[in-house]
Amino acid sequence: MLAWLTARGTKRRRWIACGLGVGLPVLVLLALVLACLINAWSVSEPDWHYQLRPSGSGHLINDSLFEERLGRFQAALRIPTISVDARNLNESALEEFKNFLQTSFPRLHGGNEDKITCEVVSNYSFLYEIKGSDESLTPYLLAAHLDVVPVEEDKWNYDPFEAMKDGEYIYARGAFDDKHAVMGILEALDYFLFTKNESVKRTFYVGIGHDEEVSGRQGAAKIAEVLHNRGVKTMDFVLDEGFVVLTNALPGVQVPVALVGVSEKGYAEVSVSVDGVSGHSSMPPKESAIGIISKAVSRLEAYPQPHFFDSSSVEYTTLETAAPHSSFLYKLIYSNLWLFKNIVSNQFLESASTAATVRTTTAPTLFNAGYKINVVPSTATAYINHRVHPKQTIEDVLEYDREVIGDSRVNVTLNTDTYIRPHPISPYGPDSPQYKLLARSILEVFPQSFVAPGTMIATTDTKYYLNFSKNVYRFAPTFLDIEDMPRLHGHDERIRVENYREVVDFFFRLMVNANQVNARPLHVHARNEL
Ligand SMILES: CCCCCCCC/C=C\CCCCCCCC(=O)N[C@@H](Cc1ccc(O)cc1)C(=O)O
Ligand SMILES: [Zn+2]
Ligand SMILES: [Zn+2]
Repeated sequence: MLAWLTARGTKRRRWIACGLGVGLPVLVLLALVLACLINAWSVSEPDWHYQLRPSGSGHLINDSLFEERLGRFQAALRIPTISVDARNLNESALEEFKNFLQTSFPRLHGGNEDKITCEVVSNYSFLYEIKGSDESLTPYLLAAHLDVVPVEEDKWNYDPFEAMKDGEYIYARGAFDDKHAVMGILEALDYFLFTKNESVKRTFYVGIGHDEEVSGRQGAAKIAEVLHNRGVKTMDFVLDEGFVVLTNALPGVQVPVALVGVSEKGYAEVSVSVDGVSGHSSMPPKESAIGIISKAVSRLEAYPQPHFFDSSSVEYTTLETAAPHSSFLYKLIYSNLWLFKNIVSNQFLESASTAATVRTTTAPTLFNAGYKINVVPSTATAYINHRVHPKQTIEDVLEYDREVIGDSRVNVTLNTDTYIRPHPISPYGPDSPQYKLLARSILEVFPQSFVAPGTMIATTDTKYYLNFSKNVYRFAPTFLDIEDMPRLHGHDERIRVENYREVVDFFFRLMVNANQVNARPLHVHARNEL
């Protein structure tokens, strides 16, 4: 009897133990699933974002003015201001563009010195100063560039300098990068100062460089110098080209995201070279210089630089911000990144554009070796263009390259004339009036979108303006579907005609809003007002 009871007791304990062993993890799992589902169900746009949304919308620019503006934009696109390299700019086109701006916007270029002055910098760049009445307000800077990259004309379906309008789009080199901003800013400025006759409280500057596509050293760099020499030390914020309003860029997000570049990746040109033995091609060495460098490059591609995605990354916030605008599956993922961050990070690595936001990229872009078919060359050099993630230093990147190549015969050398360190991260939270001003202006023109921060993956002229402000943003008010990415610096570059109207509206609204900051509080409304 006793034995039976003991056996029963043991059995029960075993059952309990087994129940606990299986049941507890199941319970924990259920609680986890429930917590994730609750997070997904309850995710909503944060109040401060919501408050920035306008209560009404509507274009300010009337149609007859818009047709004129469109005509001027097309005229700007027809001038081939191509930069090939720093010593090879199209100077006659730059001269023509200068005259074009001066005759298209006469009120901005003389006779109204009480409101606006314009200085031509390095022959072809422009610096406008719009003087405000309240010297206690810190000025801001809007930047853009008027040069464009070269074209492979035979690959285009349209003449890249005809600015053909097919009803929906205008096709031209520079339509997207970056003449829409040059013309959009100046149209908005002319309208703001002379049509609307706004009284300017806050001084602001417009800097238009002419060589951004080949370094910006004569344009933006000199504009920065002129500003510095005039005694301008601080800007409230700086806005230049960069990210845009993107569609289909984030997995699971159907709504356009207006991505604001709050930081910028660094830039490094690295040569990977070997100095070996030359010889007759009939008796080749086991390993030629070309073979050694090919292997090095192939290893650099096979073992990419580390990737970074955690709660301290800007991209983490990008996705948290996207959560309320995502499909349910992605709401679940983006509102529970603490659990799903590795899955997300791996998904980001699958596509070139999102991978570029989470790691230092490695692009072999030039390869020099050999000079005759029957001579084994003693040297070979490959050039690698790195875009450096803000979580790494340039030194980290070089060390990683050397380790991956793992061959002491290969020299890995940084071009010390051209490198740029990753930019600091500008504020992008609810406590940043400058970010909110930008977000508000974006939402006024693109109410169907949401605004999120991102790390700019290419370099911009902002590198020359970093000392003026801790609030440096990289954003252009253009729409880009991720499928259209190859048109950028590629063939058949285009902009939607209606988008150009939004471009002008955006810069106008930004000027109006920036004039009001600190002069009167931004209009905020409760959720139920909408
Ligand atoms: C989660 C986010 C997904 C991100 C998807 C990415 C979308 C990208 C969208 C828009 C990008 C628009 C970029 C326009 C600006 C390009 C600026 C540029 O090309 N800069 C040159 C400057 C340069 C550098 C070195 C030179 O020798 C010459 C010029 C660049 O190559 O960086
Ligand atoms: Zn550009
Ligand atoms: Zn460009």
